[in-house]
Amino acid sequence: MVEEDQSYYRFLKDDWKKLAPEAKLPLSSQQLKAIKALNDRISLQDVQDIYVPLVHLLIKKFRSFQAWQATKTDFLDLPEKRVPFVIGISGSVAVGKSTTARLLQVLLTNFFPKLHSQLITTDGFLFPNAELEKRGILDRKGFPESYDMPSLLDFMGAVKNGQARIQVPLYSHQSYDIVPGKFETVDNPDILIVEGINVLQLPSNQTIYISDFFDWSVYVDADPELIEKWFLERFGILLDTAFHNPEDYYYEFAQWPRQKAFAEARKVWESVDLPNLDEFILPTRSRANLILHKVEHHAMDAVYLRKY
Ligand SMILES: Nc1ncnc2c1ncn2[C@@H]1O[C@H](COP(=O)(O)OP(=O)(O)O)[C@@H](O)[C@H]1O
Ligand SMILES: CC(C)(COP(=O)(O)O)[C@@H](O)C(=O)NCCC(=O)O
Repeated sequence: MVEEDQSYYRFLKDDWKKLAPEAKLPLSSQQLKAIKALNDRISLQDVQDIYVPLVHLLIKKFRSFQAWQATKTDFLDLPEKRVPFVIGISGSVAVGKSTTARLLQVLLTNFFPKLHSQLITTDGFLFPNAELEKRGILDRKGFPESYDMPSLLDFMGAVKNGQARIQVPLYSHQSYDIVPGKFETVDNPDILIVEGINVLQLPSNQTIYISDFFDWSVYVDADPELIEKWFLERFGILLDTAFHNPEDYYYEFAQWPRQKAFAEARKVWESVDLPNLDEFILPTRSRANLILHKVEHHAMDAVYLRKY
């Protein structure tokens, strides 16, 4: 049974999955391959049950957005103009935002190959470590003041105005910093997914939200104790990747006894990422159009859809 409160309908997985029956929308072997290449621990059942209906709902929203753009230019007697449809994805550090964003992009590309979809993360708009250090906020990475918000807002405006070949700085989890001289290029996509912990926040000293540029938003939600577990699992993967590479930020930690390294990571979670979740990220959840709720092993158990 679908429950509701003042703002959201709540669909348990069994109700949500009926919205796009498997028989009508089987995943092709090409799609399965693309998903496994992304992360072979993703549950394909969840992809079928949760993400396939979601992608089809998103496309309906996209089509109505396109129709409105056409109606508007027609009424105003202006030349028709293609405006990118922007989807924001928010949630805690390590909750699975980038995995969700990449999965949505793979599915969008596979179901609707004629649509050009792109993905960026707001990590690229973090100040470089040297600048964070200069400002005395290296230990506040991820907090609102650690992002170059005016640049992010300029970027969003340029996207919506159809600017071609916009360059976005690149952040690397491996080097734990902005990669100097490297950029991603956003080139007038039909659909742009913007993923980051801050996408539903009101930037300080600004009069607009980043989300003013969004046509749809998703918040990925889970119990903070589980998120800490996923944070530590990812830390373990980063250590393994860093083990033989002295250039890597995690190289030094990788040489430590495992227990000591994990104790350090736990400290970072408790002193940085968890307070950021409590103070700045979780309060934005109620602004999302859709909330994906995850439980153990990243399994989705419920979807909350905003009523208005
Ligand atoms: N659906 C999923 N199934 C299995 N593992 C996942 C899933 N989503 C995320 N993960 C894992 O959880 C960790 C955090 O995910 P990530 O997408 O990097 O989070 P975020 O972008 O929110 O920081 C990573 O190790 C990732 O591989
Ligand atoms: C770069 C980030 C702010 C972004 O988080 P993401 O959503 O990409 O996991 C985060 O990974 C981070 O580095 N936080 C600072 C504390 C730490 O976890 O090291």
